[in-house]
Amino acid sequence: MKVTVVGAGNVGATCANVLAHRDFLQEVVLLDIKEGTAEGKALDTWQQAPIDYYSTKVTGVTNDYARTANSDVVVITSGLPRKPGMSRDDLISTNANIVKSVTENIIKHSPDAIIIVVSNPLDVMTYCAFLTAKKDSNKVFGMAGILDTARYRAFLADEIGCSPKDIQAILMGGHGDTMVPLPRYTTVSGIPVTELVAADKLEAIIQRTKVGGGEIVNLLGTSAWYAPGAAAAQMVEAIVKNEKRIFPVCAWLTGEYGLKDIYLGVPVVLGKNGIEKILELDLNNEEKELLSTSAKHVKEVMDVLDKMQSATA
Ligand SMILES: NC(=O)C1=CN([C@@H]2O[C@H](COP(=O)(O)OP(=O)(O)OC[C@H]3O[C@@H](n4cnc5c(N)ncnc54)[C@H](O)[C@@H]3O)[C@@H](O)[C@H]2O)C=CC1
Ligand SMILES: O=C([O-])CC(=O)C(=O)O
Repeated sequence: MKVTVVGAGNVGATCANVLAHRDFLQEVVLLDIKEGTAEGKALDTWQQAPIDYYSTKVTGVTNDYARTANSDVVVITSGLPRKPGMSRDDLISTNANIVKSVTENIIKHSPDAIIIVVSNPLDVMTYCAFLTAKKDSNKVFGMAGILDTARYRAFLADEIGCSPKDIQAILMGGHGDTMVPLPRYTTVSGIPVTELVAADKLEAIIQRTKVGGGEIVNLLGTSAWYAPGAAAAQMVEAIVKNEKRIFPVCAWLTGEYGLKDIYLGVPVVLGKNGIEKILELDLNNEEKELLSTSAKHVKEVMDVLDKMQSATA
């Protein structure tokens, strides 16, 4: 299986580095538009191999899509990250142009690839790639839910004083401040989280999770990359190894949860065909309301993209 990561910035280079460490691929192609960046980071990752014991080779290229030909999975991380004071949605015009042109190039050389979008605003950039790629929606989806759920699980582990490994959770909705963590579907080694964390503390953790990306942007002046890069790599692994893992993924909905023609985070089964199934949870009224608010927000930004694209058509 061949995997390409487009964008050798913080998230893309981390994703390629994590993939190399997992050691289940022969080669990963890392592509960037900036001369030398992908080559340099690929070389650095290869020089780490004798220390960390892996054989996966990361090859860096500058805008040479011929080298990505026949990729099975492509991760798109190219695009601007936000700075303090910005929302993810503020990135739409710059990143839509980048995601569109990258997707066109990818499809030209790897028509059958499964595409995982990471660039922000995530739900809308995934929609942009879908419109451009003209592929089945089970093969075009976005990474956000694994990251957002990981933040939620990490905060809970701190509060409980336990290993983050033992927190299982699911989170739905758009990758923005309207995302929907689901305490009713959160357990700690099988124990309902509500038995271990007081209601006010749980609510504070949910609120912190929703703005978890912004917390890091304010600390660093740019957005996160270690957890995002690893989350994208985890999706690649589930696909390449046909693991049938259940993850929250930004998926195209065609009536699930009463929503249609929208990209939104929902639990799915990930395997060799990409999204093999969307799981429909039996949400209560409050959860449905939160999901519908999140969907409304995503739809508004999707409409902005539609208008941008019809203006340039
Ligand atoms: N979905 C999620 O959960 C997350 C999404 N992100 C998003 O991922 C994107 C990347 O973030 P970072 O890696 O931190 O940014 P970065 O600035 O470190 O890297 C972006 C890279 O994209 C490259 N690039 C720009 N235009 C390109 C093109 N046309 N073709 C190929 N490469 C191109 C740049 O040269 C740069 O190296 C941002 O949009 C950010 O908001 C970041 C974290 C989490
Ligand atoms: O916050 C950002 O801009 C980057 C991102 O999506 C995240 O880290 O969740």
